[in-house]
Amino acid sequence: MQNSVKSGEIIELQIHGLTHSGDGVGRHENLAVFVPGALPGELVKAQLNQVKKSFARAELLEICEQAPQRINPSCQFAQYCGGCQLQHLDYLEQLAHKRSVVESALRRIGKLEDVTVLPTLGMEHPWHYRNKIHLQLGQEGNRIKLGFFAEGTYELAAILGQQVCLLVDQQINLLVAGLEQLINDYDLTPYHWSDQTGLLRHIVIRKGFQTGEMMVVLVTSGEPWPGEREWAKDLIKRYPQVVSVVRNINTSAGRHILGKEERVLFGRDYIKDVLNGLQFNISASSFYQVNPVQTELLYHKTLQMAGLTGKETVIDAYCGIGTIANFLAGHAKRVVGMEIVPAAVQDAQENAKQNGLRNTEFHTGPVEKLLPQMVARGLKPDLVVLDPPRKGCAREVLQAIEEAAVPKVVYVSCDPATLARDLGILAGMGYQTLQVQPVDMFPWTGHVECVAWMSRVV
Ligand SMILES: C[S@@+](CC[C@H](N)C(=O)[O-])C[C@H]1O[C@@H](n2cnc3c(N)ncnc32)[C@H](O)[C@@H]1O
Repeated sequence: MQNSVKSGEIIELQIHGLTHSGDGVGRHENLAVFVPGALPGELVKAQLNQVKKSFARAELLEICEQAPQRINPSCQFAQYCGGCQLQHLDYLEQLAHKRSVVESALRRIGKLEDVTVLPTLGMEHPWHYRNKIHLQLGQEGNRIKLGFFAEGTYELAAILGQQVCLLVDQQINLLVAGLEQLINDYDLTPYHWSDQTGLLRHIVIRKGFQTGEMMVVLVTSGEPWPGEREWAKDLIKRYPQVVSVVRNINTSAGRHILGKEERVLFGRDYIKDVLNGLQFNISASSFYQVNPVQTELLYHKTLQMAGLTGKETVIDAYCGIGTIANFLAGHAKRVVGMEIVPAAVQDAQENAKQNGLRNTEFHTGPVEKLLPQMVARGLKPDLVVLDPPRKGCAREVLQAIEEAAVPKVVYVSCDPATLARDLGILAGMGYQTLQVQPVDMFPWTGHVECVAWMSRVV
């Protein structure tokens, strides 16, 4: 059906739903209309800014009738910076919303009707939980500023320094202000995305929550920087909690953050942290969960669902620096980790050593190659733990699980849609999903982490 709705039109809309990314949804004529910032139960005035065949997007102009679950965002940048999609929604309502996002993905995408999805595990203090910040650079007059770009642009929507990010650890926030000063003191040039000139592309700061150790990664273009080591030395002199300054060189024109070349400018090439009583080294290019409080909870749930007796052979697929492998190794006979980033595998090996574990081994490569190879050579795991990136597991990984008739699978996921897809595929291979536990790793954002437990029934 042709619709008469035009971009630019102002409409009144009853909001009846909330998408996984936090946009309110209403119906206008034959279109689903997505309105960022609107909540279910609200009557709003909105201006259509994109009209497609079956849906439209609109900008919220006015809330005519307000939902009782609406709260005032605590952050002045909430509307612009794109980092928090749910700061206008009461925290307990967010937890309920995330549970329903998971339930709906399981039903719609996985075609799984009767799976128990437990209430989302929330945080007691859901602020300043992040151990990592990824900063972009902009200019105000002659002064370089650090902050976050508005989504899809190269313009700073949130400027940090005077203001702090409410999701990030407070010491990281303090360091951001100090870094801005040091960058200006040394007249470093920001990278200009339009003509690809200039030096500094991004800055990543990481902190070990238990140790307080900090790492600063300067992602730069390939431009020469003769004073790089003096700059790093000065940074560590001003901020002794920074134990590692790394320069990563990214010469690509694309938006991805890290390049391939990396060198330590000062200190170590890793920081240390402690999770669930175990010690971990974390290198600049290794993955590490961003919310340590909720990560401990997530790993406890993983262990609980794993139900280990000490006799099992366990695969930790997509193992990163071996956090799950190290945690499960004390409860299993043997744990085999697989990971594609070589630095993370080195961290994982070192981490097992420093935790006194002798029953772990780690392999570098894509799980979709390594797991089928090991199964073809006769490996018979009792449990496979999957913790893939957002895109989920390659088909070959799930086929290898079926091939080896693995009795139990625990799936950790940061994307309910790909989790639902993969659980649906595993259901077709004879795996019943027994329980899904959402964990609120990313309060005030639309994201949710889950851990699910499957058992082979055929
Ligand atoms: C969500 S992280 C999980 C890491 C770890 N389990 C943890 O909790 O910290 C996913 C990991 O998979 C790795 N990875 C991505 N694609 C991969 C692939 N095809 N094969 C192996 N590892 C991969 C990433 O480098 C990252 O370390």
